Amino acid sequence: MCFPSLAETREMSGPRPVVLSGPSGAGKSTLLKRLMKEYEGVFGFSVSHTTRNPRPGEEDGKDYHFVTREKMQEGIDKGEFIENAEFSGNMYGTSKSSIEDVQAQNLICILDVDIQGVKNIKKTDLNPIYISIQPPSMEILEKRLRDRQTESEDSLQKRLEAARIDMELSKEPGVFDIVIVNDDLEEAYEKLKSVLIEEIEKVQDAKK
Ligand SMILES: Nc1ncnc2c1ncn2[C@@H]1O[C@H](COP(=O)(O)OP(=O)(O)OP(=O)(O)O)[C@@H](O)[C@H]1O
Ligand SMILES: Nc1nc2c(ncn2[C@@H]2O[C@H](COP(=O)(O)O)[C@@H](O)[C@H]2O)c(=O)[nH]1
Repeated sequence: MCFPSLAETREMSGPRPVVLSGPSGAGKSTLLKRLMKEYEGVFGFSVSHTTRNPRPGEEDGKDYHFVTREKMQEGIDKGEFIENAEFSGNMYGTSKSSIEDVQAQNLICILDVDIQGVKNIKKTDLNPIYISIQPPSMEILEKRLRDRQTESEDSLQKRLEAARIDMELSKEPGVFDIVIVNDDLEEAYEKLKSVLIEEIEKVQDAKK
């Protein structure tokens, strides 16, 4: 009997997923939206579930699956999530089907999760590339979050508290494959692209 090599097995299982993490307001969505626009048909976003309310312009099923706590807990109890966490007073989680939907299309699956999500995904066999997007400083982060005008004062303070923990943990060796400081947006975007270009080209080549 002939078994595939490890390299062949990886090839068969499609491109490596990407986990994007970092404090709320660091610029993950901004970078991600740009990446998905430039490389249309290469990336697929893993749509998380959350119990928070939608922001103006956010679409159910596209940005998040907006659900009640009861519905979310039901899914967790049934084993439908690969990870879930409480963040800033709300529940968030990645369902197995949100990843499978993207991987079935042979796209690079992108997950946008907090640091608890990173730790929990490390316990699975997903084997993603782990990228942390960090703000240049707490002061700049606070300004970005305030300027975004999406948070109440209470939510903002909770997010800043979580950011302090996130910024410390991101310095620990081995947690992330790369930490990108999003100061100048252009520079951060170019760095992000350079980290992902190998996987991007694999998907583009497979389409030829
Ligand atoms: N390099 C940058 N310079 C200045 N402003 C930026 C930069 N990157 C992002 N921003 C702005 O900062 C705010 C926060 O960015 P964004 O919403 O992308 O953060 P996020 O990490 O996705 O946050 P969350 O985790 O809460 O979704 C946005 O208003 C965005 O326009
Ligand atoms: N552990 C998880 N964290 C998630 C998930 N989806 C998003 N997030 C993180 O939550 C915060 C806040 O997001 P916001 O959209 O309310 O600003 C941010 O750090 C996201 O990365 C998830 O499925 N699991």
